[in-house]
Amino acid sequence: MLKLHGFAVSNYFNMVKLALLEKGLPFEIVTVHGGQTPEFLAISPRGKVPVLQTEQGFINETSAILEYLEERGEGRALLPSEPYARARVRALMKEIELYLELPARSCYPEAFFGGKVDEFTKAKAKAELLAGVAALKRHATFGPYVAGEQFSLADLYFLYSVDLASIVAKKVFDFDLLAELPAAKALFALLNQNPHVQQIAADKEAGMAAFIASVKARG
Ligand SMILES: N[C@@H](CCC(=O)N[C@@H](CS)C(=O)NCC(=O)O)C(=O)O
Repeated sequence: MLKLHGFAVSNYFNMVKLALLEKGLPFEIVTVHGGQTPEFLAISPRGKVPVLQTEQGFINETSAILEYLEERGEGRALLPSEPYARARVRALMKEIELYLELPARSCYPEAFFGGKVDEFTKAKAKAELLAGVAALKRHATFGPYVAGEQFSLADLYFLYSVDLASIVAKKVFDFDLLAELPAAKALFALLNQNPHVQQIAADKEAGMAAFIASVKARG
């Protein structure tokens, strides 16, 4: 059976978990917070989660795992069948990750962990978030899903990246990232009605204390 290594607070882990749940594939969870031990680096070269354990071996990097699950062809498809439409979903995934998730992540210490981020990093992150959300507004359809009528891999990136980017914008910069994107707010409301999304949110809540303890232990 497939085993998903990671932890319930990780947004990338939750993208893969939601894909597995939406596809209806059986899987087990192996809770691990990532890290630089030789044992973990042997299955995840940069020490990050998620990692998917398959019959053949381990796969790291969320987008590679999601593509692998699509190519297995089991369960509900989360990419359109037509090549141009598939490419558009992939572009949206990448845009959300590069231009929203990663700039927001540079401010996570201040937004979530009581730390301080230097002014240069913050100014860069703010400019990137504004450009990233403008790109999302130009490219996404929100009809009602990110890429159109069908729930797709782009919605996984949206759900578990843009939520955190919005919190960073509010807490660190005091602005509403989605102020000019009411359709994105409507999509969050829609996605949050999904029982799998609700289950993942409950699991995240339950795993929060252990995660905070692991962050403090690492210093
Ligand atoms: N590029 C990676 C990023 C994954 C990532 O940033 N994972 C975080 C958790 S959300 C992690 O493993 N952090 C633990 C660490 O860096 O030690 C992917 O797409 O899977």
